[in-house]
Amino acid sequence: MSMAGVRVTMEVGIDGVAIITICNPPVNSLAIPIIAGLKEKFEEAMRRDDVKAIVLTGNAGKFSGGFDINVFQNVHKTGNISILPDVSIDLVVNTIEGPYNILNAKKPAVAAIEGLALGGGLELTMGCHARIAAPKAQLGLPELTLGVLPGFGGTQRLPRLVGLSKAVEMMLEAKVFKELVLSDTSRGLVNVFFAQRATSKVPNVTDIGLKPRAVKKVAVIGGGLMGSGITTALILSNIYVDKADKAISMLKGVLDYSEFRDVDMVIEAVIEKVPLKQKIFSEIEKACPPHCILATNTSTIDLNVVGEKTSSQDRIIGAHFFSPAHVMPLLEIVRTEKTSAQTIVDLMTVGKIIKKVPVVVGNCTGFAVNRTFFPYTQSAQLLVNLGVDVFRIDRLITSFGLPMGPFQLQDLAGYGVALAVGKEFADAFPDRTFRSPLVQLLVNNGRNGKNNGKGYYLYEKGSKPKPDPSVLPIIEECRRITNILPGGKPISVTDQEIVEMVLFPVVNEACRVMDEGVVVRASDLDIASVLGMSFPSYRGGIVFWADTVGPNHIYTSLKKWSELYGKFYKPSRFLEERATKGIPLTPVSSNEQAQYNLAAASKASQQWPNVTEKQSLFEAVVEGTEDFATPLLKGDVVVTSWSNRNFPIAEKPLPVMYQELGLVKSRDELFITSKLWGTDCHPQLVLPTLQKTLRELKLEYLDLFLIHWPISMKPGATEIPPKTEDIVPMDFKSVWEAMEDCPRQGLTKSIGISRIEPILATKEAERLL
Ligand SMILES: C[C@H](O)CC(=O)SCCNC(=O)CCNC(=O)[C@H](O)C(C)(C)COP(=O)(O)OP(=O)(O)OC[C@H]1O[C@@H](n2cnc3c(N)ncnc32)[C@H](O)[C@@H]1OP(=O)(O)O
Repeated sequence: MSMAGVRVTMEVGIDGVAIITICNPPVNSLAIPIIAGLKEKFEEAMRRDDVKAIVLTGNAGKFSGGFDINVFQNVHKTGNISILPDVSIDLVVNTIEGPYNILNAKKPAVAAIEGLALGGGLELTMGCHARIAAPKAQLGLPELTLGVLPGFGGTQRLPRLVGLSKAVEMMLEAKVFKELVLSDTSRGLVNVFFAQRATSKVPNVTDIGLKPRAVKKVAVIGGGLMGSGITTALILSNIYVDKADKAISMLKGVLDYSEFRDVDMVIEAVIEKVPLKQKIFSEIEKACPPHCILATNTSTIDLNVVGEKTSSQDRIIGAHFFSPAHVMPLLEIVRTEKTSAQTIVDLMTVGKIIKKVPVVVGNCTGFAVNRTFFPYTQSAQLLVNLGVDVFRIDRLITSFGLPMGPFQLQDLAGYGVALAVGKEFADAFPDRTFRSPLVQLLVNNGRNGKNNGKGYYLYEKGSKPKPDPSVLPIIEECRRITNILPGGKPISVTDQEIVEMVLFPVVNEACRVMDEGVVVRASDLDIASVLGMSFPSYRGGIVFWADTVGPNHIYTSLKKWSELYGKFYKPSRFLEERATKGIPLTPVSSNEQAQYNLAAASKASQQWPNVTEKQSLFEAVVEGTEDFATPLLKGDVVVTSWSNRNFPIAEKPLPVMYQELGLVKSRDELFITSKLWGTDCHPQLVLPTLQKTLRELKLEYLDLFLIHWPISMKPGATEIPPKTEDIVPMDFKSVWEAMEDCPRQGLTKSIGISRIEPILATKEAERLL
């Protein structure tokens, strides 16, 4: 994050009007330097005789998106609330209420509002004498969705405009504001805010300069519930959709594909049958243009299997919508190792157009969301077989904050789904599947959930679902079959234990999903759990919540239950590792990781008087070196730089900067790597490039010097992936010999090649290697 461009400017016209402008892209949020800048400019305007009136506005068509939410996040991480309230009181008291108080001043202040004026932004406008808004301006106090009340006096400003005055109340409110910011609710909601935005950033996909291609026409195959829901979502966003009735005939295998000639994307949403899907994909591969994206809405089947009969694996992708598809906001985008970055970018873009939150995940049974949540129903079933009442479980999960408990959810989704999906997971993860015959018994007894009005609950038109006591004998029968009641008696568990026994196995599976790299980052599971499973957003998402509860408590509980009730509860390796080392589950990476460390370091070192100052120094370090990751398990700080970036020569040696940040004690704790960019990947440039890097970073040696990609490029080429015309034949042998020379000269401890895989996909690489 750069501090460049963050400023408040003031221009005074010959007419005596001072125009004060907030500049802080992208939304002109009220960051701390902005608040300081506003104060300074207002004071100057009040003082200066040539200023007769003030216009307050925001740069680039937006007034302000409100207080800088990053500050909330920093408060949550550091626990240092002093960053916050003084600022808000300060702004209101000194700028608006103080000696240079706008409202008391003789100089009129007018807010000129265009675009956004949200939260603290709107409150600022309320501090002015008058407000003028352009059409379509968006005004609001959305901070409640972050778990805080307006903190800049907004709740009094209005009453005050009608005659109430209010230092005391303001202090009171500032206190409430402070308390709220520190509340778990605010922590959770702020996490969800950032988690949602982070999903747009997929390494090696969204950061390699690809432009989304226009997707104008989409064909949906499959006229069932999902197909129609997806069609509705597309039509609502004005995307041309090929008619769904085709899809119905498709099921009969008589589809005329002639209209597929100009579609940009096909979304298949037929029943979950492998041969049918394979047939459809091999046919549409022939019928559609070569750029067409071939997407499937499967919720369980391996994408490699779906695309097995085609030779277009790079265009095959999962578009997993959640039912009902035109309502649920999550779009799980599933990629295989072969799906091209362009295909992913295009589907993400379509997802955004149809107002979904796309989360990109890897290919495995159940993908990220269903996989993470399959133990949810499983554990509920296990508990019932251990003697716990179904309705008690549902009640407790509902009071935890989910809209309904696992049994009501099963009623709603239909037992067919429960049986089919259950089998899928049982096959994939036999070690942690509990096979309960309950759903089958319900079906045998003529129950089919909400579909026929009879499940665990009774469904009558116009009234809420009612627990059905006549289901109890069926449950008894089920318990007789499984026969797992310890000592023949129902287990005795507290309410809290029940919630934990249902949700901790979910956390455990989330750990495996993270460990296997199915998700890019932990917060993707947070947003997916909130938007796909309706996990309460004020709890921040499943992983965030788990970190609040504490990995160690989760681990020891699961361990205890696995000894008592079997391996279904067995803690995963990842959980065990984190819990025993006392590390949170959220493996915050690169910059986030660095901020996390900074927070931890600032907590540890009380000498730091001013976190924000350290923060900016820290940001400079991060920016200068581009990437920063701390593998928590090793405790090393890894710094990576690229040879093609022109870094300003560091003021101080890099290790010294890190030492000053309190992140390391000595050079040994740093693991510094640098990558040889393609333009430097020529035998005669290797050594000078390394020397230049060492000079810039003021280092004596690197720990690892890497060829970034085994590819040579023409001078000046920066595009990723490289353009064909920028690639020149590489003399790999000589480059490697030059690399080998570097450790001999003591300039690096070791050498290597960092990124082979994206290049392997290109024809040029095949030729060159
Ligand atoms: C003291 C006061 O009483 C308390 C407050 O003012 S609390 C803050 C109140 N303001 C809000 O809640 C607004 C939150 N923001 C939003 O609703 C939306 O971001 C928006 C309507 C402003 C813009 O939406 P949209 O155009 O879709 O862009 P969106 O992707 O959400 O945001 C763009 C970038 O701005 C950032 N951003 C948006 N609002 C921000 C804010 N208030 N502070 C810091 N960053 C913000 C986002 O994190 C995102 O960053 P990224 O590109 O690095 O991921």
